[in-house]
Amino acid sequence: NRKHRLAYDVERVVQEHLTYVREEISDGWDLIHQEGEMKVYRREVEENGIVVDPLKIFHSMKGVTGHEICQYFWDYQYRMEWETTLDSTKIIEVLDPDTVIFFQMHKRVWPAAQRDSCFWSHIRCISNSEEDQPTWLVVNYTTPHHLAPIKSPHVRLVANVALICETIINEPPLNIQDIKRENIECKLTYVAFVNPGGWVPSAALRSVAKREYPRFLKRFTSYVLEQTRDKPILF
Ligand SMILES: CCCc1ccc(-c2ccc(S(=O)(=O)CCO)cc2)cc1[C@H]1C[C@H]1c1ccccn1
Repeated sequence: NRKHRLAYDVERVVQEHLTYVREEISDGWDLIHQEGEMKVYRREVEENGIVVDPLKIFHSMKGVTGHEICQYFWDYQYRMEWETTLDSTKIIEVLDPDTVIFFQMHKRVWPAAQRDSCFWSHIRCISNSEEDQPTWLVVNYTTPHHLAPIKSPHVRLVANVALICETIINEPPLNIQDIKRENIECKLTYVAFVNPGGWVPSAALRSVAKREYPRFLKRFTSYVLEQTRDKPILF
C-alpha cells in the first residue's frame, strides 16, 4: 500500500520502542506504585528545569487479548469513554487505515496552563514465530500539523507513548475456537515520555503523574474488560 509522508518516522519510532521494551528495568528506575499486577516505574529526568520523567508500566490481565487492548486504545471512538483527563479529542488527518493524527485538549492540571497535544497514532501487529500469539502495539508520537495551531494560553505537550501487548493462552485446548476468556491473558508494557512543553512545578507534576498514570491505565483496562466480556475473542 502507498506510503504516507510520515511512514519513515512511524517506522523509526516503532522500531525504537520494540528495542527498548525488552530492556530490563535497570537501576535508575524507581518503582513508584504497585497495585495487583500493575507495576509503575519512573526515572527522574529534567531538561532545562522541566520534569520529563519517563514512565514505564507493566501490567497483566486475564480475559482480554493484546489485540483488543490495542484496538480500544487506538480507536478514537472509545477514547472519551475511558480517558478522563481530556476535554476533547478529534482526528484531524487519516494517513492510512492504521495511522491517524489526533488533536486533543487535556484537562487543566492546576496550577499549570492547559495542555493540548497533536500526535500521530499508529496501531500494528507484529507476528513473531507462528506458534506464539502476535505482539500488538500502539504508538502516539507528537507531530506538528497545520490544523493544530499552537494558540496561547494553551501549551503543546510533547509526547512519545507506546502500549505494547503480548497475548498468552493458558492451557490451550486442542482447537482454537474452544478457547475461553479465562484461558487468555494480556501482558502489557506502557511507556510514556511526556514533556509538558513548558514549565510546571516539579513536585506538582511528579505527584500528578504518580496519581494519574496508574489511575488512567486501571480505568482503561477495566473499560476494555467490561466492553469485551460478552463479545467473541478478537485474537
Ligand atoms: C502538565 C502535563 C500533564 C499531562 C498531560 C498529558 C499526559 C498524557 C498524554 C498522552 C497520554 S496517552 O497515553 O497517549 C493517551 C492519549 O490521550 C497520556 C497522558 C500526561 C500528563 C502528565 C501529568 C500526567 C498525567 C498522566 C495521565 C493522565 C493525565 N496526566
